[in-house]
This record gives sequence, C-alpha cells and structure tokens, in this order.
Amino acid sequence: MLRIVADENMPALSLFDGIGQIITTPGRPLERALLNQADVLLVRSVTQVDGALLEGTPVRFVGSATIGTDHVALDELGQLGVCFAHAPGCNAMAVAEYVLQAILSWPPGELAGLSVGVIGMGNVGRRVSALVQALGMKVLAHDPWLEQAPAGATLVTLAQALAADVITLHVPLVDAGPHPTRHLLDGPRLAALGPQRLLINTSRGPVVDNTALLALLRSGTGPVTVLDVWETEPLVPPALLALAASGSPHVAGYSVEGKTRGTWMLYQALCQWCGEAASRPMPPLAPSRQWPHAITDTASMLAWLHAGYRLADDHQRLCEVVGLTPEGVHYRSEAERAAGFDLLRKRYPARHEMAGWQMAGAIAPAWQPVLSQLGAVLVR
Ligand SMILES: NC(=O)C1=CN([C@@H]2O[C@H](COP(=O)(O)OP(=O)(O)OC[C@H]3O[C@@H](n4cnc5c(N)ncnc54)[C@H](O)[C@@H]3O)[C@@H](O)[C@H]2O)C=CC1
Ligand SMILES: O=C(O)C(=O)[C@H](O)COP(=O)(O)O
Repeated sequence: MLRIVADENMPALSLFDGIGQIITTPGRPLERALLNQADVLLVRSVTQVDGALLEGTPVRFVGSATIGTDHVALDELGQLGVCFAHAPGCNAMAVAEYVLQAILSWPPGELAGLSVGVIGMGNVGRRVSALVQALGMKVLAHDPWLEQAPAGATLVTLAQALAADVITLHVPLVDAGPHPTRHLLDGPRLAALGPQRLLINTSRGPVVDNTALLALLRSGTGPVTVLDVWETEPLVPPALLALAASGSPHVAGYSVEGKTRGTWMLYQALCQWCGEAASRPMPPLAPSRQWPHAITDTASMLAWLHAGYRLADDHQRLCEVVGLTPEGVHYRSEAERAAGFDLLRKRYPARHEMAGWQMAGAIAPAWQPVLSQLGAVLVR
C-alpha cells in the first residue's frame, strides 16, 4: 500500500481506497515532517513544492489537482527523480462560466458586436471564446505559442487584444523564456485601457501589476475590474477589493465537478505510475435540475446562471472576511484576512456547472447557442 499525504481540500479521496493509505493535511503550510513516511504527495495550488520540501523523503510521486503548476519547481522534481502529474482542463468550464457571468453582469448595452480580447488560448481561453462567440461577440485571441487561430477567433498581437471591449486573462504564470507573463499587464498597458473596458483576471494574481492597477482605480482612470486572483494571496488588499467591480478568493474554478475531476485525473495518473488499473469512474455529480422560465434577455439568462452560482455572493463574502465596509473602510488584521481567505475556499458552497440543466421554458433563438455551449438541454 502506498502512503499518500493529501491536501485536506481535495474532494473524492476515496478514489484512492485500496491503492494507498491517505493522511490529509492543510496545504498552506504543509508540514515537511509528514513527508518522512510518504510515497505520494497530492497538493493544490497553495503548497510550494520544491527540492527543499522533498529531498531526503521517500516521496516519488507528486500530483497537483490543478492546471496551474507555478507552485511546483518541476526541474527540481526532475533532478530528484520524482514523477509529477497535474490536471489540465479539469476546471476550465467552471472558469469559463465565471467569466461569462462577469461579462453578463457588466452593463455595456448590447452584447452582440462587442469584442473580447482573450489572452491565453488554452483550455479556459477556448471555452471562453466559444461562449462569447455564441453571444455574437468577436474574439481577438492573443497566444504567442499558437500558429493557428482557434475556431471563429482571430489571432492578434497583445496590443490588439488589449484594445478589445472586454479583456480576459487565461495565461500561466511564467517568469522565464520568450513569453513571460509576470506583470504582462504592467502600469503602461493598464493605463492604456482607460475606464471603459472590462478587465477580468482569473489566471494568476501576478499577471497583473496590482499596485499599478490600484493607483489607476484610485484616480478613476482604471478599467472596470473583476479579480478572482490577487498578487499577494492569501492577502487581498482591501483598497483594491473596494474599487473592483467584483472580487473573489481564487475560486473561479471551484465547481464541484472541476475539483472532483482534478482528483480523478490524479487517481488515473497515480494508477498508471504504479501499474494499477484505473477502474473507478469519475463520481456522478450534477443533480437533475429543471429551469421552468423563459430565457429571452440578459436578465433572464443571469437569473438562470444565478441558480447555479452568483458572482456577487463571492464578492460579498470576500468583503466580509477582509472586513470591508460599504464605505471602503477595513478593520481586520493581515492575519485575520489571510485566514479568512483560506477559510472561504475551504468552506466553499457546492457549486455545480450548468451542463445538464433541462430548460422547460421558451428560449429565444439568440440565446440558444450559448445554452448549447453550456450543455443545457432544451426540452420544450
Ligand atoms: N482562478 C482559478 O480558479 C483558476 C485559474 N486557472 C489559471 O488560468 C490560467 C489558464 O488556465 P488553462 O487555460 O487551463 O491553462 P492552459 O495551459 O490550458 O492554457 C494556457 C494558454 O496560455 C498560453 N500562453 C502562455 N504564455 C502566454 C503569453 N505570454 N501570452 C499569451 N498566451 C500565453 C499558452 O500557449 C496556452 O495556450 C492558468 O494560469 C491557470 O493556472 C485555471 C483554472 C482555475
Ligand atoms: O487549477 C488551477 O490552476 C487553479 O487555480 C485552482 O482552481 C486553484 O485551486 P486550489 O488548488 O488553490 O484549491
């Protein structure tokens, strides 16, 4: 039996029953002594995994139930001969639904004809692109690693993507190489956006220079801003949250399906590594749900999306843990704010993706493509 140390915020750990014995632990911080008798380490994005953590331990397999790998020193794991697996795409639909809700909650008037600059066209970017195209929006995609534009999108330079009405970031956090992304949106690029654009960051906090963004928002010249990720996580600067249109505690990908799929992908990778058959299917999740109302406009679409998840609820809860009053005053210590951020994530309410909803009301033709992209079933 393998000895497995796993982050306590990982659902569906019973998938590993019969393969290993699980010890669960908080991931931030992870106590190194626990690894002295572990073969396998399963983490989430909050645990820094490097040679210093693993050297001298028996750990030979590390899995991260995330797409992002910026918390893992992959070269150091390689030098130690430790196998690494992660979960690309596991939570991409959850993030895309978050972005869709952010766009629909922004009141720019007519959506069709607006342009969306999608920066990073991987698992999340492509899903966002498909959703907004289904609403009649034009996608200006920037991804220097792509040679061909994904379906329906136009590949453009970063400057062209940043000239779109909506800018949404879906890049990894990268420091080295030809296309680094730390402070990809630096002071001058942020300043050029002006106050009419919507900026959404669900990628990694440091992709946007938070200090420069705050200065622009304070002067009234920054974009309408939706932030799920923060440069100083788990600390959220109260002033930045107060000036953002919406903020959340790094939960854009936190659908029940997304998190469970992440664990299931690690289960498959671990089985392959240790020569076991991965016979357990992904646990069935979404309840059967029927929406009786018509969808004819943005308000009725949002009403349906809110039955699954409300961006505004995340914002409200984050303001509470940061101790932010409606007047923009905050009253909690840094330690309280950081602990509150992690607790919100640990106790995150069950949020299901929209796929599988049965739509019993009339659906106006303009809304049918986006419902179909979301996986809703038209039963009328
Ligand atoms: N807030 C949350 O809960 C979640 C955040 N994420 C984050 O969102 C980001 C995107 O996730 P995925 O789409 O699943 O990753 P992915 O790896 O599938 O796609 C990333 C894309 O970014 C492109 N890229 C790399 N450098 C670039 C640059 N300098 N400029 C433009 N494009 C660049 C890559 O070529 C790739 O197509 C990652 O940072 C991930 O960690 C992902 C899931 C949940
Ligand atoms: O998959 C990723 O990349 C993410 O950002 C995760 O959704 C973050 O969730 P935690 O691993 O921090 O629980």
